[in-house]
Amino acid sequence: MNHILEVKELTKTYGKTEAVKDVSFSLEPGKIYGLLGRNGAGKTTIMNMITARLFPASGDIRIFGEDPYENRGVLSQICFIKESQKYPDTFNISDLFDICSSAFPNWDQEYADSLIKDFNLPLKRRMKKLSRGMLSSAGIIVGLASRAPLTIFDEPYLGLDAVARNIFYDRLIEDYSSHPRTIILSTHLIDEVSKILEHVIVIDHGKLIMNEEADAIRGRAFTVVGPSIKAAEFTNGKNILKSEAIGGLVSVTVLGRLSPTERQNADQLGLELAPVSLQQLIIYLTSASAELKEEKAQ
Ligand SMILES: Nc1ncnc2c1ncn2[C@@H]1O[C@H](COP(=O)(O)OP(=O)(O)OP(=O)(O)O)[C@@H](O)[C@H]1O
Repeated sequence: MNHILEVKELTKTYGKTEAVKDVSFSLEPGKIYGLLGRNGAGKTTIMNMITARLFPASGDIRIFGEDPYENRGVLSQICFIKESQKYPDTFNISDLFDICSSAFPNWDQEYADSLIKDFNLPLKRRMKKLSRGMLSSAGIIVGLASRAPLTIFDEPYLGLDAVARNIFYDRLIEDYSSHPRTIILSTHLIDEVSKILEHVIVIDHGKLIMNEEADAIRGRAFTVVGPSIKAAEFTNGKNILKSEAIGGLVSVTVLGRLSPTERQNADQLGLELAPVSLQQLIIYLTSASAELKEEKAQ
């Protein structure tokens, strides 16, 4: 398998904070990845190391088989759209696009122009006079029109309303279908992006806790709702993520797949089964590990 990016045993510390701990993963060409996790999990630190903005304390990064540090050939193939990108005060969007057209070998000006219309952006207004949402739209346009073989969006839609976010998802999918490349999307809006992600990487407290195809994750957990005695009988011995009382019933979320026989059993016990969304699963997994940490510390 030819990998676009290979990260091996990556570690980064800031003073006493271990921001990234022994993280290894690889990315295939032509796939949309979600890099997910809670605030402070270490995602931005990883993205900064991948894009050669930050040196790891230890570990190895290969992009297109090469070391990315001070490697112009490799870095021109990467477009990194950051949450709060700073621009020179005198810049307007036309200036930004001029720079992009020389920085990115695959830059498509016609496509950028059409996106400007979609996002309703004023070309000549200075960047410092743009609203927060407009700045996010500008970043998204750069990310899409760069057509970089490795495009990274780190929380790209601060201040963007739901309509603009939907335009982003639609254009991303359309353009990705006609120009496949590797895309990393890091966001807290997991439910919104879960349909477009093909592979999910979850970081928690600096460690990689999930690295799986999105299809494989769907169905990895389920919720069972019903009378508490029946639910307890059904979930006995299973890996319970969360249990809560609702009215006279109980709702138990379980990590694991259900066999057809188990589905039948649940039905016979009068229990209702429901799938768990990717966002919900990640919330359960990351808060479960936080609880475990707290227990160990006590
Ligand atoms: N420059 C820095 N100096 C010291 N500590 C830092 C620095 N940058 C990040 N950290 C710490 O490293 C850890 C990981 O931060 P990072 O920004 O990578 O997380 P994140 O997953 O991107 O979070 P968020 O989703 O909130 O952006 C956090 O504990 C953070 O406080």
